[in-house]
Amino acid sequence: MTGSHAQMGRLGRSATTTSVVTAAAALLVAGALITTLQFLTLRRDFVGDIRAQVGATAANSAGAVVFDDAEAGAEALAALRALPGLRAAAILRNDGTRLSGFERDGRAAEAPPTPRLTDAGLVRVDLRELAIAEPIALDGRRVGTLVVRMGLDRLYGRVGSFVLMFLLVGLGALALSVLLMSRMRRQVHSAELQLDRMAHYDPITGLLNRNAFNAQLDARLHDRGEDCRLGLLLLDVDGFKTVNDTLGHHQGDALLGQIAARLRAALRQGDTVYRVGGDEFAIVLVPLESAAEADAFGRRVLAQFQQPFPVADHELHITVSCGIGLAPRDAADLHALTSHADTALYQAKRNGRNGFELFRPEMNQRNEQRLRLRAELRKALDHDALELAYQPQLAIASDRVVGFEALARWNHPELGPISPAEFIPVAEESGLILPLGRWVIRAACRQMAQWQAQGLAGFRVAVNVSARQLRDAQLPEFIDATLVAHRLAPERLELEITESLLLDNAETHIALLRRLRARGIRLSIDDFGTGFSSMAYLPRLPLDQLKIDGSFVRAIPGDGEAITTAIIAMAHHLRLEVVAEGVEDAVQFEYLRRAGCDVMQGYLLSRPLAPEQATAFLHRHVAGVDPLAAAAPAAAALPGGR
Ligand SMILES: Nc1nc2c(ncn2[C@@H]2O[C@@H]3COP(=O)(O)O[C@H]4[C@@H](O)[C@H](n5cnc6c(=O)[nH]c(N)nc65)O[C@@H]4COP(=O)(O)O[C@H]3[C@H]2O)c(=O)[nH]1
Repeated sequence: MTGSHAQMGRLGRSATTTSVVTAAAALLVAGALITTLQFLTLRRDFVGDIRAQVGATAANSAGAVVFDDAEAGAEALAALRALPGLRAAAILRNDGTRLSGFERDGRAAEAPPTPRLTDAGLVRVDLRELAIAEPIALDGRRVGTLVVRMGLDRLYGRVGSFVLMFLLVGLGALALSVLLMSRMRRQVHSAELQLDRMAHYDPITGLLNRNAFNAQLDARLHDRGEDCRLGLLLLDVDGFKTVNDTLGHHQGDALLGQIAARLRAALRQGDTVYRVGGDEFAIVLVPLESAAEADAFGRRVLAQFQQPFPVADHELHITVSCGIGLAPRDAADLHALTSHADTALYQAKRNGRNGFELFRPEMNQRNEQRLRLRAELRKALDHDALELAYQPQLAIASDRVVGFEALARWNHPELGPISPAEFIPVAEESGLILPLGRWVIRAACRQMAQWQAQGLAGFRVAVNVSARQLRDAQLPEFIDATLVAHRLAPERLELEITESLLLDNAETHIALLRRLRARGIRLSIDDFGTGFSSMAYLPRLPLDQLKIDGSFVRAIPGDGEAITTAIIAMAHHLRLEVVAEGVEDAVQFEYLRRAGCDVMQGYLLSRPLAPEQATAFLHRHVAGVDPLAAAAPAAAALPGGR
């Protein structure tokens, strides 16, 4: 429960107590008023009743008084004996002497002031007693007085039982209202708790959420100021989207739950873990004295991911990327610290994921460079300032050029040539890869159409397609329209897809690749051997070609030999054409030829060429010049390539 919530609870309880006390006081005042009213009413009725009876007895006593017959007087009085509470009764002559009477409490009844004949009856009521002096008259002449004293016990008895009943009902109502109020309070309290939970906790992992993260970290940094020594670790789950897409959200949630548990297990006393986004977590390390401590913690987090995660009959090998920022070393406020940890996280991802990075100030510079590059690339695309270079590919057995790989080139007017290895990742993370990718396809098709018009036909052009483009469901239609516009057969176009990118989101990609292949477009898997676990996926991919990564070719002679031989054998087994890229020398070429490699590409044959150089290369080839013998490591090739 949060502090504000505890305060709300206390306020709620004191409000309940105040309400109960107020209700009790109101009940008490109302009780006193009603009781007084009831007492007065009862007394009025009581006096009325008694007077009626006393009046009747007085009328019956007139004869006795006139004849001065004490016995007859006593008989008349006998009617009053049955009155409950009667203490004394007497018939008095006009001179005040007593004709007859009786008393029960030892006191005579002659207490009241002597009534006059005109009086309708004199009544005196004090707290304890009611006294009535009723004139006895005959023929309009007063002959005596009937005096009666009554105790008020019965009246008090009635008032008492009324008070008792009122108290019982009042207290019962009060108890009931206390009960209802506390039940309501409990319901309100649990609703408040639930709201509090929803506002501060993530329902999937049970961890505190981003709201709580922002509020708690901000408060801690703010309260402690420069003395606050803590670390902030931001963590992204690598390839989480793939799990969600392939196994479904339900399993994705289950995985997040397991990840949360492992992160909790890595915490030290004082640390807190939060889920701050879909597959993003944050850990606040308190206290944290040194970068070495942060480093040790980063390792500890990675170690939690060494064992696979059992999810829906699968054993998932999950990795994470982390960025760490330290306060006050890197920043002392929430915004700057989070931004620095995020920059470090970005760096960890760029370093190939499955790792962590501590923030360094120069990372920010790189960040700024990246942002500038992004803006410049946008401008370059708007102004059609990119170009394509074409690197020929040779069929080893026939010595024929079978195609080109089109490679993007960017020669910035101020920054000079910028390598695709630098700007393609920027395009990918900014989404610019979509317009850039379409531009590449259009430019390559336009170039092929020009060659076709010059009678240079019978070969294909391969373009690189990034994973992000494969999420564009309109890609097949776009390619169709471009091929039709340039009157090109679909087999003339080849799409190169990087193996590791493909594995990131296999199922979705496979569906799109099938749609492309069904149209006759050739598909090639690029940089083969550098991905994670391609073998299982390979037979399921609708492929025509496999490109052995240049790093294996470079390792010939040496370790590269066994690997390339194995890849070639496996590719042929799957009926795939094999291209070796990055072939730089004759030894490599000779080895690949003997190993049965189908196609080669590399500086040995040619560097990537500007369009007009590529055209000249083709003309020479058509004229029968041996491409390998004629290969001039193109000095005039477009800048920007490796
Ligand atoms: N050392 C050496 N290098 C050789 C040799 N032969 C070719 N190369 C270089 O190897 C890279 C091959 O392209 P990649 O593997 O598809 O790798 C490409 C590709 O992944 C990406 N890229 C380039 N153009 C595009 C594009 O239009 N779209 C996308 N999505 N990616 C592109 O950038 C990467 C780098 O491209 P480049 O710098 O042009 O670098 C090219 C090429 O210039 C050789 O014999 N030795």
